[in-house]
Amino acid sequence: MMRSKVLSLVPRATGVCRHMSTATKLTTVAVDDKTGIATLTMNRPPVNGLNLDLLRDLNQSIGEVEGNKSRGLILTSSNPTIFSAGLDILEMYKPDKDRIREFWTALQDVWLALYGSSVPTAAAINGHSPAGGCLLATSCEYRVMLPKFTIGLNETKLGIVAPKWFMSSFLSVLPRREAERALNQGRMFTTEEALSIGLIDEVAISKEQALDKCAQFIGTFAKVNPLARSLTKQQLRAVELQQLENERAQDLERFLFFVNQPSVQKGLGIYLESLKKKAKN
Ligand SMILES: CCCCCCCCCCCCC/C=C/C(=O)SCCNC(=O)CCNC(=O)[C@H](O)C(C)(C)COP(=O)(O)OP(=O)(O)OC[C@H]1O[C@@H](n2cnc3c(N)ncnc32)[C@H](O)[C@@H]1OP(=O)(O)O
Repeated sequence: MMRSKVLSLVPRATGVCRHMSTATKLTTVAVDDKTGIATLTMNRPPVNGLNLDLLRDLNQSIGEVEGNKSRGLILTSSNPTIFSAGLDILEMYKPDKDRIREFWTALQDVWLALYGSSVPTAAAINGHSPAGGCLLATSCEYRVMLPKFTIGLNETKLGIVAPKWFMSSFLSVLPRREAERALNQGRMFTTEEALSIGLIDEVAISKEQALDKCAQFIGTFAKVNPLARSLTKQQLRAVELQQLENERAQDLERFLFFVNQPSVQKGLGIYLESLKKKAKN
């Protein structure tokens, strides 16, 4: 039986209430009583764009899963065709100067929490997963994707640069040569291409099957000592995690400097327009 808990959206003590939405549920956590596995579902229409509110919710939900003795975490989306459209470009285009700091800090928090999670993690990628969506998926230990969608780090195509820690997640999954080429090209892979290159681990024909396959992956740790497994994972990921911990402030300033460049703002504006035009047609 599923014990489902919808998270309350209480601002973090350090957060600024002004920008917190809402009564909307942006993430839900459901723990399967039988397997002890938590499914964390993103639910921010229309495309699970990672804005400040969704990032804060994600961080809170990952924290809850860490705290509630779940045996693993599966990340997925309530949208039938989109896992996550990546960072909400509206947060970066003509940004409010305080909010954009909080936004980037929240993104750093989510990556540190997910990539460094002590429980086994898997992504059931039930839709498109560009850029920040791919970051979330590659921060997990295992990926199962549905056919006919796309995944990748397309930043260079948008005239922006994926930060080092985006690249770290990518490099933890792909051979360096493949990762380098894909990053430079800003390449989006179809499900089939992603499988052949190793960017995802399995293809499923439905979301249900994807969730099952993720649960099976997490089940492979059933007979492994949990402390030994989690310390091993954390040691393997320590260098990248520590690097961001050490450089958080510089990373934030680099992002602010870069995103506020007139040429970057112009590019983001054009890209947003093109997305809107496409949506209308
Ligand atoms: C020395 C250098 C040092 C550098 C240091 C680092 C500097 C750091 C720089 C910054 C780095 C930032 C890293 C960025 C990461 C990102 O994630 S950027 C976001 C990238 N995302 C995308 O490119 C995806 C864009 N969206 C799509 O391709 C499609 O929308 C979709 C996801 C495939 C879904 O398609 P479809 O179902 O057809 O929906 P649409 O009709 O296209 O969209 C519906 C509405 O949603 C809006 N929208 C879509 N994506 C976004 C988004 N990412 N942000 C904001 N809004 C989005 C779209 O405009 C539609 O809106 P409406 O017209 O209002 O309905």
